[in-house]
This record gives sequence, C-alpha cells and structure tokens, in this order.
Amino acid sequence: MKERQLLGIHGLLPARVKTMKEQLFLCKLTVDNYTTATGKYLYLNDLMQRNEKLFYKLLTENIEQLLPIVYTPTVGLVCQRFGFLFRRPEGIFLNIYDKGNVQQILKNWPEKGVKVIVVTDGERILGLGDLGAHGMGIPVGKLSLYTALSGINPKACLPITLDCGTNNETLLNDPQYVGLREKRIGGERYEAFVDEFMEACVEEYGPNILIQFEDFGSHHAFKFLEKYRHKYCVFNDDLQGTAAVVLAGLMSSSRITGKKLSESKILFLGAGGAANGIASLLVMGMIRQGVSKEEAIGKIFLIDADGLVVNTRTKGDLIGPKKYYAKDLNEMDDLNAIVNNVKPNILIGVSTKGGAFTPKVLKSMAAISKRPVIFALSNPTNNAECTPQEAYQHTEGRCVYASGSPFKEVEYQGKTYKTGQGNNCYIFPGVGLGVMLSQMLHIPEEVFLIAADTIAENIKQEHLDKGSVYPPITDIYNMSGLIAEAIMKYAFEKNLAGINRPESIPDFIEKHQYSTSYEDALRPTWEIPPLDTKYDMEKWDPPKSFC
Ligand SMILES: NC(=O)c1ccc[n+]([C@@H]2O[C@H](COP(=O)([O-])OP(=O)(O)OC[C@H]3O[C@@H](n4cnc5c(N)ncnc54)[C@H](O)[C@@H]3O)[C@@H](O)[C@H]2O)c1
Ligand SMILES: O=C(O)C[C@H](O)C(=O)O
Ligand SMILES: [Mg+2]
Repeated sequence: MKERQLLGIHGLLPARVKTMKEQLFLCKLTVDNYTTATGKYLYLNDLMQRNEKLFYKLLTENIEQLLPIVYTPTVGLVCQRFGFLFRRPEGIFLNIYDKGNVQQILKNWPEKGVKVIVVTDGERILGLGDLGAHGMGIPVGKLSLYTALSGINPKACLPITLDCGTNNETLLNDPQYVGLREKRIGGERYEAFVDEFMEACVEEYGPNILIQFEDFGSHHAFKFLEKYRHKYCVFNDDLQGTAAVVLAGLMSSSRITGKKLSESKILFLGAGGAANGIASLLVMGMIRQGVSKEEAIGKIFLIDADGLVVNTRTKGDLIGPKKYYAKDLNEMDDLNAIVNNVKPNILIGVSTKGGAFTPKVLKSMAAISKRPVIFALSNPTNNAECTPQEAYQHTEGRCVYASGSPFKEVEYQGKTYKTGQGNNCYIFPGVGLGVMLSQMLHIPEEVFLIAADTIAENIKQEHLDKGSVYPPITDIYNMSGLIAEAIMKYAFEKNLAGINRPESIPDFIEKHQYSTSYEDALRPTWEIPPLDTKYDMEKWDPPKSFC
C-alpha cells in the first residue's frame, strides 16, 4: 500500500494486494491455457514487458516447462514469424545504413548500465538458415536465459541485431518481412560496419562490455572471433559455448562407456561453426589426457554437405579450420559407408539435417561399439539428426544419447530414459556471469575448459542412470554460479581480473545476482563495483521514482 502511494498508482489498481505467489498461480494457469507454443511465447513476452520480476520468477520456477518456449525450439518458430509477432522494441536493430552513427543509436536504448550484449546478423539462425532481421528472437531469448539461468540483471542485458540484408528469397518476397529488403551486403563494407559496432559498444559501455556473437554464418563467426578475441571481451557461443557443453557431455559419457576421450574416434556430421568449435576444444581436452596435438586431430573426422572432409577433394572445399581435420582417405559421401569405414565410437550431428542418423547408420554405430555415443545436436527439434527413441531402438538401447533441443522422456524395453539436452545454455550464462563479475578484458580459451569441467564434475550417477550426460535443466542456475566461481578464481590467479579478489567469491556472486523478490526492488543488483570499491548499500541512492 505504501509503495502504491509512493508511486502515485493508488486507485489505478483494485483494492486487493496480491502476493507474488498468488500472481504466479494465475500466470501459470494462463500459460497452461494457451494451446500453442507461440501463444505461450507471446503471453510470456507480454509478461516480461509488464512485470519483469514476475516473468523471471515464473520462468525460473518452471524452467523445464518454459525453457522450450522462450528458447529452442519455439524461439525458432518465433523468428520465422517475426514479422507477424513483432510488438515492441526488445533490443536494438542496427542496419548497415546506420554506419557512421552506431554509437548515437546505441544511446537510444533506455537502460544505461549495459554489461552484456548478444549480437546476431541473422545469417544462420539455429538450423533454419538466413532469417535476416527476423533473427532478433535469438539474442532476446539468449539474454532472457542470462537472467533466468545465471541471475544477471535484465537491465544489464542488450540484444542487438545487425541488419545487413538477407539472401533468403522467401523473406525478401514476404510483405511481412521487417528487415532491410535487399540482398546481404558483405565484404569490406560489412566488416567495417561490424568494426564500428564493436568500437561503439566499448565507447558507450566501457572496455569490458561482454559481447557474445550468436548465429552468424560460420565464415564470419570464425573471422570475427579471431579478429576481436584479443581486442575486446568477446566470445562466440556457437563455436565456444557449444564446444564446452559437448566436451562436458563426452567426459560424462566416458563414465558410461569406459572409454577415455583420447581413446575415442569422433565423427562429425557437419563441418561448420559448431563442428569446428567443438573439435578444437576436444583437441585441447585430449591433449590434457596425454596425447599429442597431431594424434588428437587424427581422431577427429568431419563430413560436410559434400561428403567426408579429405585432403584430395574434387567435390567441396577445404576453406576454414576444417582443413586441419582433412584425412588422407578416399572421397565418400554416404554417411553409413563413412561410419563403416572410419569406425567411430562417437557420432556428433551438427549438420542441420533432420533425420540424417537413419536406422541403418545407428545400427552400424551399434555394431562398431558396445556403447556408441550419439549426439544429435542440430536445432530446432525437427533438425535433430535422430530422436532419442530412434537412437535407443536402433542401438538395442546401448547408446549414450544427447540432443540440442529438448525431447520428452522415452521408454525402451520397459526402461524410461530422460536424455540430456546438449545445448550451450549450460555454458554461456555461467561464463557470462563469471567474465562480467571479474571484469576481464578478454576471454581465453581455458575459460571454456573450466566451464566444461564444472558441468562434468557435477553430473551425478543417478542422471547417468536415467540416460542423461548432463545435470537436469533445473540445476543450470546452480551450475552457472559454480562456473562463474571457477572462472573468477582463474581470473584472479592469472591476473586477468579488473577487480580485487573479494573475501568470498560465492558471496560476491550471490550479492550481484538479480532478485525476483518484490521486497528486493531497491536492490541495485546490476551495479558492479569499480576497482577496489566496497559495495555499500547504505550509500546507495535509490531511483527517484521510489523516493
Ligand atoms: N546444441 C547446441 O548447443 C548447438 C550449438 C550450435 C549449433 N547447433 C546446431 O548445429 C547446427 C549447425 O550449426 P553450425 O553453426 O555448425 O552451422 P553451419 O552452417 O556453420 O554448418 C553446417 C554444416 O553442416 C553441413 N551440412 C549441411 N547439410 C548437410 C548434409 N545433408 N550432410 C552433411 N553435412 C551437411 C554443412 O556443409 C556445414 O558444414 C544447427 O542446426 C545449429 O542449430 C547446436
Ligand atoms: O540456440 C540454441 O538453442 C543453441 C545454439 O546456439 C544454436 O545455434 O543452435
Ligand atoms: Mg546459436
């Protein structure tokens, strides 16, 4: 009542003051009443705009049910229909004609304490291809997970879409397309635009603004990561976040298969951003287990749309990092034939090709290995290379399975399996929290090994027994805190942190996490103390609207 009077809203609301618990009950009922995933998405999206704390409380308390709505797979559908569904600004669109004015446009974002940006240019949205400006759903979804899965204040998060056109003919001819209606502008002009964007972010938000690249075409993903990683606080989620979650899953798979990663042969269907990102971290993981870099590379085989990646290709290219994994083998393009030739015990799908792991392929994997590892990581759900049901059925229940999008529990021969979601959402929220709080200026690759180790160390036998090589989704928030703690320790040890080491790192993390409680409305959770400044609630000046 006091707050209503202070805010001058007394009389605008009915007399009854509901508790958050009562409000949550109503929200849950409403979400459940929507029969379509997009209906649920739109309701949640409205709630996020209307009552941020209630939205995040609802999301965190029902994360298993609602993650597939605000994230993969529904977010993919939302991007595909973005022109119909766009209601209000949720991030910044920078189009290539804004070149020269990028910083000025960033100033239009109403929140000033931005600490984390997720940026896409929409060229490779999940496995759905080039969705141009309609890719905005992805940075919005990723950043809502930064809050729900690691407690970064939503006010510190800024989704950005760089609109440089699209090569998607359907969208170009779609009256509802809301982006620039022209073919992608690439080359030097595009790169100069991205350069200006990076500089403008630092000018506007400071040198340790964390910038996550998301769903760029793989050529640009590799290029920008190499170009910016030593200059800015930047990482690429599709390359590095994905790599960490897969390494974690493979480390836990070893507990089931009894085979170390360095003793494995790994075949990737797909040789783009995700495959190369994963392969590179797996090499680091294998080197730790005592094999040489050359040996580790020798255990990794890639297949792209033109077949097995071999040195003497007549079909297909050897452009980008995939050339490091090219083998002196004959050209082959049939997956089953390749499986029988290479004889991998681990098969990883990052191809965007739904159903590519056919019964024949799965049976071959089961014939080669007692406990084959099958990761069908392409998103959204329809793009998964196989479902858990198919994987168990065609490997006589012997496989270790994970998918990028969530699947319901499955039954096979009387046993119920709850397979894990090998998705980078286990990694980026914790990495973001740790990097942001330690105020690092750059993100070394070891950070992703640390994140992978933290997840792997926290997988319990009971989860493995149920068929999951990952902790339950409901544990991600805790995992993110642990990842952040491990990253902060590393940052202090390596002198990479921009703040002095706090007395207790877990307390420091907790103190800076977003609170969904109404009582904590005045808590300035997104403030990060400048160098060597003790945090002092007493001296904090609350926003004027509350005084
Ligand atoms: N689970 C996760 O966390 C996660 C993370 C990143 C990417 N992904 C998914 O992985 C998929 C690929 O992502 P990316 O960034 O590597 O994309 P990409 O476009 O960079 O690479 C796709 C690769 O698949 C190959 N390919 C296409 N069709 C093929 C076919 N029929 N047979 C064999 N290979 C084929 C392409 O040649 C290319 O090498 C997407 O669906 C994406 O959603 C999942
Ligand atoms: O967005 C996801 O669900 C994972 C990943 O970043 C992807 O691009 O598929
Ligand atoms: Mg992605």
